Amino acid sequence: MFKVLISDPLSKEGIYPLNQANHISIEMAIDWSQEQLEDRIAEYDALLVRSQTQVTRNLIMKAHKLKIIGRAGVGVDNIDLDAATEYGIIVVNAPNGNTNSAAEHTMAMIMALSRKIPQAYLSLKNKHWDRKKYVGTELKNKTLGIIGLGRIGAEVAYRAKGQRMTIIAYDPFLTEDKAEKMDIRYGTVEDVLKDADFITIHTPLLKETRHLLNAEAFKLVKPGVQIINCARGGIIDEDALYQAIQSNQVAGAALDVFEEEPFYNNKLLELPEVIATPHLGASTFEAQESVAIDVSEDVIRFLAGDVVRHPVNLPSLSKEILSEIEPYFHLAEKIGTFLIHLTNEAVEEINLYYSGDLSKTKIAPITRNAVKGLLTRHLGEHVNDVNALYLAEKRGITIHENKTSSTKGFTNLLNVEIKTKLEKRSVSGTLLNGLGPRIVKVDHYSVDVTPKGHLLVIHHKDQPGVIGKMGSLLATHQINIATMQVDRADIGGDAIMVMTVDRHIEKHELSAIEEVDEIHDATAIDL
Ligand SMILES: NC(=O)c1ccc[n+]([C@@H]2O[C@H](COP(=O)([O-])OP(=O)(O)OC[C@H]3O[C@@H](n4cnc5c(N)ncnc54)[C@H](O)[C@@H]3O)[C@@H](O)[C@H]2O)c1
Ligand SMILES: O=C(O)[C@H](O)COP(=O)(O)O
Repeated sequence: MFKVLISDPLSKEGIYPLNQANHISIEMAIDWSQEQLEDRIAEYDALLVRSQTQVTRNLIMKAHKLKIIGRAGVGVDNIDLDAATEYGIIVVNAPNGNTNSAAEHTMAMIMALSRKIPQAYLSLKNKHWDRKKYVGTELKNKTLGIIGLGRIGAEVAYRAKGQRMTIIAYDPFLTEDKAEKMDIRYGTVEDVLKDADFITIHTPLLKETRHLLNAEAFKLVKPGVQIINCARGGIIDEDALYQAIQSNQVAGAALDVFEEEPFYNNKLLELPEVIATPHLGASTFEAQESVAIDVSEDVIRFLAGDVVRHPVNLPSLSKEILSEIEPYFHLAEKIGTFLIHLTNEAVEEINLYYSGDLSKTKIAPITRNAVKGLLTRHLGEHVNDVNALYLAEKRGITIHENKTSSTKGFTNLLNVEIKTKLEKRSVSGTLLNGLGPRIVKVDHYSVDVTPKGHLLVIHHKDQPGVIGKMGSLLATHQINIATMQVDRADIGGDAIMVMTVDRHIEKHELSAIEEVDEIHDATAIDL
């Protein structure tokens, strides 16, 4: 039974899939303090949050069983992603479910701001009939500057065109071509700041976007500009915005998000030019149901050992690419496990050579699995494809991926090579159509081994009688040989034997094998 903890309010209908899964139990922690969370987090396999729960490194370090963190929404700035990756915890989010809701909220804010609706409403509530004070600005023929033209930014552009606004946008991934197709003007951040009558922000909160709108930026804007932020607090420097409004450089602002949330006192709200909502961009029934379904389904998939749809700390793959490369994950991991048993030295470099069909596909996830296989022998079961590359990098191991055209007669071939201070070892494998994975080369020796079960790898001198000696020695230890492959460099030179045997071979049995004169070394590998 897997235990899932939900620490922010999620839609009841949205978590229905989790409720229905019979191997999953759910516990609610909506009112728990951070201390309570830290005290109890070790009991849970999955944690589901929105933007309120702070998933800090401290919390993650205490989450000994945690396998997955699901964010029912887009922004993951409340989750310490580095710590999650380091501890092998996958983070998934729901990037599409609240796009429409956030775009509609942004439009509502632009309109409320331009027509001073909240201020006029408040005045009426206070029994004033004041028409002069609340003269607004039309949107038609005004320029809307969009910073961040991703999912929400693009939806806002589409809607603002319906209001007959001209759009200018900046996004590092926006090209002039794409802008032309969307019928919007392509500009730099400076262009947006200088030319827009309204500026709306739709970027994530990152190191590069923190205080993107600061005192310097407000010096560049058109006097009288109006600012909208339904993305993340922290993208706007709130002190600078306060000053810019006080000096009339900025005419007004509509804010859904703040540098500190939740808050009960923010000096920006003392300004009549500022209208605000308490982070409601995603708060519609439709969006909440949709994001909760998306993360619930990913959690169920992950706990069942299936591939998730919206990973944040792993590259996401389309269904088509995944079905093409998934069979290689197993092969890559087995090659890694086989290879690491061939050395007792510290690995300094890993080189992966992808050829044949493999040279035409996405290789990064396959590399993760090979590295996972390589690291698990010494680092244990906590290595997974989330943290494999991170753990390798932390240990100073460099990884190089190469695509080559030489297929050596195979339709697909993965060759993994490790370098230590003293040696270079390598193992190659292929996926045989209908027959599954095969190890086909160990260093320069050709073999044909199914990477499964208990293997015995022996380096020996190519001499009559060695194979016989091995057979009888294993028989005296009651070790049955299932398959055997032999190859040699030259007649009478160095040779290799790779056997599949019916049980794990103990250390003292390996020592007995190594006492045979012609045997250089013997290695047991359990795959
Ligand atoms: N208020 C809410 O309740 C609410 C709801 C949903 C999303 N959000 C927030 O809205 C923001 C956008 O969400 P989205 O789903 O559109 O994300 P998205 O990833 O689809 O789009 C973000 C865009 O920002 C761009 N970007 C990154 N750095 C930039 C920079 N320095 N300058 C300009 N553009 C930059 C990216 O290239 C990307 O196109 C996020 O911060 C998200 O957390 C808020
Ligand atoms: O990033 C998001 O998805 C939004 O900010 C929504 O946050 P919420 O789930 O806390 O409403």
